[in-house]
Amino acid sequence: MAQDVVVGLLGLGTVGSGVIQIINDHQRELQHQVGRPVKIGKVLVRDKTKPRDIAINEDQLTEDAAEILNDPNIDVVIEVMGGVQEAREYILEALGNKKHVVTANKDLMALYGSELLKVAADNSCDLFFEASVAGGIPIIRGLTEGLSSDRITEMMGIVNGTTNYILTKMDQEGRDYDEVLKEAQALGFAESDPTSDVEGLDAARKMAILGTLGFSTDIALEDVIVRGITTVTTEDMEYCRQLGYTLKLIGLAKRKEGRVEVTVQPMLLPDSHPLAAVNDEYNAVYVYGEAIGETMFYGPGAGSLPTATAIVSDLVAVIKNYVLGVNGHSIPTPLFEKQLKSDEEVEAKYFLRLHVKDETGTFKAVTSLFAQEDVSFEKLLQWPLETEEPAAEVVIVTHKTNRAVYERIYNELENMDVVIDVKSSYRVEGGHQ
Ligand SMILES: NC(=O)C1=CN([C@@H]2O[C@H](COP(=O)(O)OP(=O)(O)OC[C@H]3O[C@@H](n4cnc5c(N)ncnc54)[C@H](OP(=O)(O)O)[C@@H]3O)[C@@H](O)[C@H]2O)C=CC1
Ligand SMILES: N[C@@H](CC=O)C(=O)O
Ligand code: NA
Repeated sequence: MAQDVVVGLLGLGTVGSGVIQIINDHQRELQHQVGRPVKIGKVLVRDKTKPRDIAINEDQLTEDAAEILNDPNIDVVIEVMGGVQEAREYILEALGNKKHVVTANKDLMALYGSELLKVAADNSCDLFFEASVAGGIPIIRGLTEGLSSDRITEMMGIVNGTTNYILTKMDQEGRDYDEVLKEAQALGFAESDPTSDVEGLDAARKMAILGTLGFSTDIALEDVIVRGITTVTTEDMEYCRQLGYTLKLIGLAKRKEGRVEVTVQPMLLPDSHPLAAVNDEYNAVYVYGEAIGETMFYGPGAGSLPTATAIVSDLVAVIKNYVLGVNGHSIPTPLFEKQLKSDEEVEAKYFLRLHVKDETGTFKAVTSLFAQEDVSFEKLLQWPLETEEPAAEVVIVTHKTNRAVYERIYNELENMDVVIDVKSSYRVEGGHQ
């Protein structure tokens, strides 16, 4: 690294433009911290002729990644182009050329994080990725530095801004799912293909990263049980409200006696839970540590400047490490062998909404099924439905049971003669163990 630190930027979209803006606007503070000027060298884009909002010299733009990856003057490569295979190749090449790397790419880190971190360490380079989870919120640094002395047992995150925005507007304004999704896209929170937001995959990638770091065990994307928000209705939300719950898309990672579960699904939280008050596009990660107890990290999980803040802070960390001569130790390799919980070990309460025949024996048949499995009800609501055939809506919140038992009950209910339809089912969370 010469006196001036030169950065190569792969991508100049929402996040890349924010990175340039922060490096320019905060130059004085950055220099004060790292003792040297920080400059943008070349910037990779797909199309050099595209009009840009950010002021940049035309000769800094390139459509050829090699001009950055092989430029000996570039010290740090910031990858904010997205995608997986090309981004992986470029990062591997940058590390191979002894360039430190900062990335915002959760898709890539969830799939190839351990490989890339190993290559970084082998090349004595840093690889930081704070922006990949919950944008500007310093959750990765919070886990790997701030809480590094503790043993984390639970992380619950609202880690996708798009779905939190949609659920908030459906809940508070009774608005339609499709209409609000379009609005979230127009506001720039959603991924270019919002399927990964609404189907829970974006949150699953982030939870795989958090699970790996928080529990020091290698959580793969396929270890995360995922369900998105596409089937959530405003009726479900109305019942939740009546029962004192808020419905949120939650990424949950729990560890007990060395065994872990990681899942992303719409869940009911008691209104008093700190995550229940996290609205619109905001993100938050609730972390429970054996020693510290409850903590919560809250803030903007997406957007140009918030995300760029995390990236430039990573850049500062790279330069400080360089000054101290300690690059190449970004994140320790996982300590524990992975042990996933079995269905019998995953315990939770459940919310169920059923349409049942309004006739003698229905209630007995339904309650007998639960009794047979030794599952009792914590809350129960019943209303007549205005249908041709006499029918009723039944809403049940169970006491704790395990996932294997609950799935058996759910499957039985679907096949029962007295049950017209299982309208919805959600896990209920909120206590830290
Ligand atoms: N947007 C957000 O709020 C957040 C984004 N992220 C992550 O940050 C990354 C960037 O996101 P974002 O800025 O929104 O994305 P954009 O789509 O806004 O920008 C992507 C940029 O990369 C360039 N690019 C893409 N593919 C290529 C390629 N194959 N070759 C050359 N240039 C390429 C594009 O060039 P051109 O301009 O010519 O099209 C564009 O400048 C993603 O990994 C995303 O998941 C993480 C947290 C929040
Ligand atoms: N699409 C994502 C953007 C940030 O990761 C979100 O909605 O949170
Ligand atoms: Na972050």
